[in-house]
Amino acid sequence: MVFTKMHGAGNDYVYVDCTKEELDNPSEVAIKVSDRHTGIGSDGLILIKSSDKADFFMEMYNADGSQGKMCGNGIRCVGKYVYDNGLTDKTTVNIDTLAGIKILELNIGTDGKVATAKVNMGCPVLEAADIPMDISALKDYKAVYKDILSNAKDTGLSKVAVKALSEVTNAVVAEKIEVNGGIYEITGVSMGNPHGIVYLDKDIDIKKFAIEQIGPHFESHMAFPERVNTEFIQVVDRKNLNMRVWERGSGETLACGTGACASLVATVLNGMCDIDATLHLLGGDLNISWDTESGNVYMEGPATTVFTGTIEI
Ligand SMILES: N[C@@H](CCC[C@H](N)C(=O)O)C(=O)O
Repeated sequence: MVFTKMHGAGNDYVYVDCTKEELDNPSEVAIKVSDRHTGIGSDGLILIKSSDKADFFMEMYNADGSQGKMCGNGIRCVGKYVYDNGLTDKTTVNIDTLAGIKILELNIGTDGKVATAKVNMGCPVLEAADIPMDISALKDYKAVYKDILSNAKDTGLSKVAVKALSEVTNAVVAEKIEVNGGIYEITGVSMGNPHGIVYLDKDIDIKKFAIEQIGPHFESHMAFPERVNTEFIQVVDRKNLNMRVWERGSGETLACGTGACASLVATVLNGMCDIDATLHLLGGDLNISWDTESGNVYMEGPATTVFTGTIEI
């Protein structure tokens, strides 16, 4: 199998061009290539396919072989792959995923290759209790919605945001759950895949946070029958958030694009940051902004090719 290893802010996947040939057993291949001792070493596998509905289709698998519906860091790398390898000459590319079509704006570097990409990640869905709430439904309550966000921006009134959202949707923004004997406030946001956002104290050293001990307990918690990606967020100020992430199916990764978007949304709704902020992850920075008119979340960040090769599968 011919492959290219790429990463977006340190979130690394093995990419395979399947526009001409199918790959059998992608789940098994994902497990094999992801192994950091006996394989290529990655957080999973991403297949680039042709599409009838968009320019390309992205299919992603976690390191344990499970399938994810969306991958924010992965989709930027797919944009880089298709442009750098001449599969398209467009710098605005539509890529279909199991979570719908995403539009990418590719930024070309001085070497003529894609350096960064900005992606319209679509509208978040708030998953509170058992009531999934599509943010776009709030368009019907546009005045309230605008008010919530301007209040959150100007005064950081999280209670106002929570109360107003509760009134229009019966949803709760943050919920208390017990995880491995501790009580955590978790905000559920879906960006096509499920995320639970938890806040850490300002004064801890986030790099020393023992994510490998608590992460698996969130991932397999009974509140999340399909498992969950968990983001641990430290609010630095209204424009800067530190983040560590435990991904379902891959464990700790150096970055998670959908997770960064979900975290920005959760932190705005909890009244603790502006609608545009930089997420600082172990593998680099992602700039996230939430367009309050359309409800769409935008993510901008790097895409890097590491090496290409062949492997027997
Ligand atoms: N790293 C990704 C998300 C990958 C999928 C996730 N683990 C899931 O199963 O939902 C990103 O950058 O968004």
